[in-house]
Amino acid sequence: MASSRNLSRFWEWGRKIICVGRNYAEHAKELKNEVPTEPVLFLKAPSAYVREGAPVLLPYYTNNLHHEVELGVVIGKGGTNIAQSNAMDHVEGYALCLDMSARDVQDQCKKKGLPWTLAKAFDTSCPVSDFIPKETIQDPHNLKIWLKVNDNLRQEGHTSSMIFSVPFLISYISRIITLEEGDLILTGTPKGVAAVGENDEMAAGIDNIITMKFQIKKQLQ
Ligand SMILES: O=C([O-])CC(=O)C(=O)O
Ligand SMILES: [Mg+2]
Repeated sequence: MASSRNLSRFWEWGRKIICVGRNYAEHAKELKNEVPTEPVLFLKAPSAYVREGAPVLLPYYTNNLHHEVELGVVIGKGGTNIAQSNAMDHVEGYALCLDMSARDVQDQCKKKGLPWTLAKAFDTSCPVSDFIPKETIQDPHNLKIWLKVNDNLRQEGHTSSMIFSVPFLISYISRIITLEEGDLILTGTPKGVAAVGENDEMAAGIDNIITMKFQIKKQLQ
């Protein structure tokens, strides 16, 4: 399915990061947003990727950086107008991802009707785990995802609670934005998002499949 380039290091491809927002009703409600009837989409820049061993940076312009743990879907075969019925053929694998969000900045953007770029797309706003081959996960809608900060459980959700399924999202997105090999789709966060500060340690995992850890550091100016 994949080309000669190795998708197991998908973050090195520099491809699109397409994020789905409000895909868990309980999270939409905790931020006082309506539960959507159509997916909410936004993008992160490919420079947002960060891998274990490097810190997640606290942007200088926020006082409320939130964690959002999410299941990521790595696209293996690109396409436009992909039918839901064969959408899973376009999946190469998965990754555990964080959608780091400057919540105070996002709140301001919402009030002013401005895009979320500063809140969501900054450098290190997309920590990712190792690549998880497709065969490892029988059903992407049957996974528990969790996140702890300094060993305290903050988020624990089940992907069965997604409003829009992975095949639906692939099909929906591909009618708007051509999907390419190496693209990553972030499928939204369950409830429990909250703030992190300098030197906090975030640990996250999917069932007994994968775990990862990241430390928060101040951005140097
Ligand atoms: O900022 C938000 O609440 C939207 C979002 O990314 C999510 O639901 O995962
Ligand atoms: Mg999110």
